[in-house]
Amino acid sequence: MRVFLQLMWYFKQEKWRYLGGIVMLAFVSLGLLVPPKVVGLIVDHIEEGTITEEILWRYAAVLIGIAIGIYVLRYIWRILIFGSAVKLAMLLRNRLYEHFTKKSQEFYHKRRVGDLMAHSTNDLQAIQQTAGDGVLTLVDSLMMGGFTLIAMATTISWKLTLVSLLPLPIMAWATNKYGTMLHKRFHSAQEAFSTLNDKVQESISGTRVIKAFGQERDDIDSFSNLSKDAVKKNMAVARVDSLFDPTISLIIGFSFFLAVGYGSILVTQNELTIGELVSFTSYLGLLIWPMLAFGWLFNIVERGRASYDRVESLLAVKEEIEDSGSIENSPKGDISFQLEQFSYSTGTPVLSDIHFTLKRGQTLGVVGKTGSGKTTLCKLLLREFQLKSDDIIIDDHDICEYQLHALRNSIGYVPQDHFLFSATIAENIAFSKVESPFIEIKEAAELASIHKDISQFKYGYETVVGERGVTLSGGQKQRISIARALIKNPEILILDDSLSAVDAKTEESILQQLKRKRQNQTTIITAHRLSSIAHCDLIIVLENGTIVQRGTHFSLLDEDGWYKETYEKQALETLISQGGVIK
Ligand SMILES: Nc1ncnc2c1ncn2[C@@H]1O[C@H](COP(=O)(O)OP(=O)(O)OP(=O)(O)O)[C@@H](O)[C@H]1O
Repeated sequence: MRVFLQLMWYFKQEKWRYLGGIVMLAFVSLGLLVPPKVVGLIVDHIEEGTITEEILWRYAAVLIGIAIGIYVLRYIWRILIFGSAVKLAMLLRNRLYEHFTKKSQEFYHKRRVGDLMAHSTNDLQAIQQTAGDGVLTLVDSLMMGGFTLIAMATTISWKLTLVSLLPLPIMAWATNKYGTMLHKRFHSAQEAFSTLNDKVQESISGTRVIKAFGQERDDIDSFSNLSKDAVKKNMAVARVDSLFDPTISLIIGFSFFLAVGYGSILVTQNELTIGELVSFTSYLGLLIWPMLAFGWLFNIVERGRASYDRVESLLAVKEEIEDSGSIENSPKGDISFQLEQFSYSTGTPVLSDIHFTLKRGQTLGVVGKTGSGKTTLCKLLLREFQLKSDDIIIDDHDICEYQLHALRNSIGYVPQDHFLFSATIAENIAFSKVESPFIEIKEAAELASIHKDISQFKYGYETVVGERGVTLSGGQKQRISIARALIKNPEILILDDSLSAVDAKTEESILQQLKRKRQNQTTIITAHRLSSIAHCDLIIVLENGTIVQRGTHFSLLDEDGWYKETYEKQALETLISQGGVIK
């Protein structure tokens, strides 16, 4: 029952709705006590030969009145209690979603998407059930059960009541035991559902790779294994679940046996009328629901507790990035990197001894072997990871002094693994400036050299991009991502290997336009192809996370090292691809 305490904050928040619902439930429970009593009275009238048409109509009117009253009250409590439960699920869903949007990349590297989705669906459903059906079964089983017992003991016979309840402790023991078993099993069933969810999500996202490698059979087999595992764990839940009803029915049957047996003795001893015995057994019938509800209650709350614990532990994950900066104004582009060392959570240093300054309006080129730390350097500027103070200074202020929103507002980032939303091309480009007029969208597309391609599509800028942009070529997606960053006209533009999928001519055209347009703004370009960064004011060459060479294109060509070697190699490759002959 701990989950009710855990949810107390919400019950307090919605106290009037819950109290209203509980009061209605109480009236329904009281109303339900009337028919058995009326039936008993009618039986006694029949037995005594005093029944008249008028008496019959009077009782019928009472029963009809009670039925209508119960109908209305049931309708209202359902809206009050179940409505509040739906609201709780919505509240937690929004809270989770907000939590997800604030989480850093590190969080998403550690968590599986399917698991997060399971939290937002299955777990919330179980919590909603606790706040709805759980409250109903708790209140109803206590009130309905309590009122019925009081009616049995006070209006009929306390002795018969006590005897009939003898089997109840067995029920309490059994439901408690089943509840504990259920909690563990349900936890593991939810985990299995998360894993299954994750598998579906990953397989659908990676369907092209699966097909390209002919791995459909293996994929189906691995899904089927996970599915079997989920079924196995849910069956384990169902096995305990299925014990509740038969156990309770058995105990109720035993109670009936005792009631009828001992009740008959009392009738023969004239301590009870036949009508009272009929009323008593009807009351016992009314106890079936509270007892079953009590069993279900364990079931519901154990599921709710397991799910609430899972959601709570997720919500308790602290922000890795402190957003405690006070500067609200977005910075301009004077950047000074004074980074001694940076490592991911794995602990191995990924960047060391990175020192350089960049004046507003300058362009920085970052090159180096794959895995040398280029993307990490860009991500640090976006504060995707926690930094030490004075690691990066922008406009004379430590990067951490800026509010995250203000900092990121200054930056236009085109990541290596570009992502397009399932929306039109225009909406994708105007993502960060939703209200942009068409002329600005077109201008950004022209700057990114994608306008011509878009114009050739049947629906132009209104072409809907499939999920993850599957209907576009890699180069087109890349250029739409560039246009999306450019429409912001950001103070700092970061192109992280963002020209890799365009041909040399398009690359040249984009770079020329950027040079012309961004004379007073800072640009950082990371690349494998040196032609992308040859025009930069400063080029740094990274190797194993440290700067091994720095200078301009021409100064670097004058010294022996990775830059000169790579440049010559790439020049040769270009020559060969253009049909040149090596002698
Ligand atoms: N989230 C992460 N957690 C742990 N290690 C990471 C993470 N991201 C990158 N790394 C490691 O950091 C190092 C630098 O990676 P990074 O992506 O910055 O290199 P890069 O120069 O951009 O590579 P590429 O040219 O292939 O894009 C690599 O060894 C990589 O394995």
